[in-house]
Amino acid sequence: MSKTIIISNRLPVKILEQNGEYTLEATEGGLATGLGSIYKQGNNIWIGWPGLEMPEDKQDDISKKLHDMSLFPVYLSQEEINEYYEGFSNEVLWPVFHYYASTYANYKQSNWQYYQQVNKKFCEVVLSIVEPGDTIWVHDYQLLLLPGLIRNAQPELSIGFFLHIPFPSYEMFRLIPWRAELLEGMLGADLIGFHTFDDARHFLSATGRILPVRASSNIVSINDRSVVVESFPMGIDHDKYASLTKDDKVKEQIKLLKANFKGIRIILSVDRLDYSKGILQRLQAFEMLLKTYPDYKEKVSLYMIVVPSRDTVPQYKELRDQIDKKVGNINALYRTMDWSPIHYYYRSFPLETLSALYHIADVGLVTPMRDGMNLVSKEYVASRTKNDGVLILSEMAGASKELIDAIIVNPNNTLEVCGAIVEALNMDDDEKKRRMSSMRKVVEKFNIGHWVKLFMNKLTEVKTLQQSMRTKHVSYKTEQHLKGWYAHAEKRIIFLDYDGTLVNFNTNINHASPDEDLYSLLDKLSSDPLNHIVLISGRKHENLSDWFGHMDIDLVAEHGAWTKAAGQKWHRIPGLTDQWKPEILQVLENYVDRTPGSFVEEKTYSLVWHYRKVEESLGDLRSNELMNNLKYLVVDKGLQILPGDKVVEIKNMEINKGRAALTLIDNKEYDFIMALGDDYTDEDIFKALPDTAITIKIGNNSSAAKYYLRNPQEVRKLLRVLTHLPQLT
Ligand SMILES: O=P(O)(O)OC[C@H]1O[C@H](O[C@H]2O[C@H](CO)[C@@H](O)[C@H](O)[C@H]2O)[C@H](O)[C@@H](O)[C@@H]1O
Ligand SMILES: O=c1ccn([C@@H]2O[C@H](COP(=O)(O)OP(=O)(O)O)[C@@H](O)[C@H]2O)c(=O)[nH]1
Ligand SMILES: [Mg+2]
Repeated sequence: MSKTIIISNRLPVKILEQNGEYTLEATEGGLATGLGSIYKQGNNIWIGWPGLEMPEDKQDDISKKLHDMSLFPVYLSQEEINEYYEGFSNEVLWPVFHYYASTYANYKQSNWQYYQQVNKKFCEVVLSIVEPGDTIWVHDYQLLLLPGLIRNAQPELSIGFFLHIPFPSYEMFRLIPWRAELLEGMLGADLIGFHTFDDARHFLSATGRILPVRASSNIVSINDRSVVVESFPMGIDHDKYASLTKDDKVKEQIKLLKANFKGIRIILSVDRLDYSKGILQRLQAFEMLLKTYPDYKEKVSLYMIVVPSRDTVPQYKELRDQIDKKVGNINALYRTMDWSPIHYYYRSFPLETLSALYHIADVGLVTPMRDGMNLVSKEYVASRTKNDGVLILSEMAGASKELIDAIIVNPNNTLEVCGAIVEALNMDDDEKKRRMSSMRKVVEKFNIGHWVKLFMNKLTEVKTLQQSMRTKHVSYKTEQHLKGWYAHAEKRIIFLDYDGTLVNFNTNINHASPDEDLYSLLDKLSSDPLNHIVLISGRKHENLSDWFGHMDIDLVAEHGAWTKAAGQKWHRIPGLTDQWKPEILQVLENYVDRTPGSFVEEKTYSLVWHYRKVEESLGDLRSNELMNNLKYLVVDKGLQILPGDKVVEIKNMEINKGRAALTLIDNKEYDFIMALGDDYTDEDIFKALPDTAITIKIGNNSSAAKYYLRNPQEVRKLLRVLTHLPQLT
């Protein structure tokens, strides 16, 4: 039976050592708590680090215990922990991805060496366990290279990747010296998931700028494989948190807490120790509350849990000291005989205690400076089974995109956070109920099970799409079949698109001229009296004349506005007008003035705005803007707007490559009809031709064509096979 292999830096359990004795305990942190609650439900295994340097002689024993729980450890040496985990993961990737590059990032070459080494180590463990048909699910920033490594070793595997932390804007990500390698590693996956749409958008933008890959909407094509990029906001085990409030142990703790805090309202804050969590800034807002609104003294307490984390990384150690100091100062200044402003705990708590705290706290105060998701905010909501309590949530947490009924704050705005606390403490019950019940519905529906299902279903869908693309790729068998068909046919017509089909794209359209090899291939094709060869392009007729006018082939220019039979003159479609051109040209010139690198190409019956040389996202932005702009202008002019590969073309509605192709067939009895094209406009040919036609799409965008070829080189190879020309070496 095939299985799913989850791989993350940490296992959901960690090893603790006390006096030479080793015990296992649940891991804190969103990834482990979130996924940990459901991995046991299916045929899953989990590979990861058990969180401690283990002496070799103890490893077998612990491994056995872990195997019984379907967990497979990757043991790390002390140097690996220092350099891969603390160094590269937490002193390069974590600060850069959380927008703290200038304050905390330390780009050490040796950290990078270890990061690569440990990712390879994880890969070896995966390869020793994986079987054909298994699904791989790699998690988080510590293992960005792993999807690529697994892909190289086992190209057929289904691999998903999920990033639990934010993916930063290109301007941040580009700072990392090893940025290209990191992206290539991630692109080893078939599906790449992020918590929010913004993370996905940033990833796509960085990929398009850093790597020479093609991306169309949310699909990146790399080595002829389509990788899908999407957002999947992670949920929690809602039912567990909701039902825990009825658990006897939890009830007992609730009673105890209520007795201890009689008459005092509780603001709850729960985080791992991390500068990204905004703990110091939160303390500042709480201090402002006590200073500005002295009436709250002895009426409100901040219950603050900080779970120890990465405390061997210098910045974390420092943060801990700063928190200690700040809490000490506030308490020293405001404490009274029977009231403490802050109840601060630097340790982790059992689930039952957390649940009780979530259930009784009047306010959940979650104000990270940046957070991939933040599951604590969702756990607080799920625990409010009476629809009371108020959540204050930072707009910098991924969760803020879903929990829109929280009081949303900018954590850098101390005054705003302080104001939000006041608003929360004074909110009337109806308002609390309205907000909390609506958030509870969201947390209940988009729970952890839902998240896993969505991700896994999408991964299956991507794999199926890739496979169907592959089965449509012209295989050796298809090639031989076509060769036989071609050989026995008595009357053939072959439609060939030019750019992207016979030659590769060039940033300068005039440089994409035909080469000697192409000329000899076309000569060979057209010298066969049984062949009718048609070069059907969007280019200007003057351009095609210059390049192919002397040849024994038919030419179709400007998507069908002009046609020229071999050896004859050009004809244009009758009844077309170009009266509309000056007005549209003016609009396009305006875009050229505003967009460096773009230019207008003028054809007889169409105008084209080219943006291949424009900076990627500016080009996309302007092309959308232009199309919106033109939409209203073209309605009464009988024009159509065609978005193509880095071009926007405006042309007469009547012009269409499909129509032009049909006119050339003109009821002649061809027994071999073939058409090859790469672009949107070639789809018209594929759709217009009779069912018996052999239609071939170049590239991997979805198409009406029956077959696929990857690039112009493969097109030429096929044409050589058909015409018995020797292959180029
Ligand atoms: O393993 P550690 O170094 O001790 O750190 C704990 C985990 O912290 C991070 O959690 C993230 O995942 C959560 C769930 O998706 C998300 O809500 C949160 O915003 C993230 O910060 C980290 O991503 C994990 O890899 C760590 O294990
Ligand atoms: O004493 C504690 C305090 C918190 N948590 C858990 O740690 C996770 C923190 O996840 P979150 O997504 O909020 O942030 P992360 O730590 O992953 O950055 C939550 O599931 C908490 O329930 C825990 O296990 N023990
Ligand atoms: Mg083309």
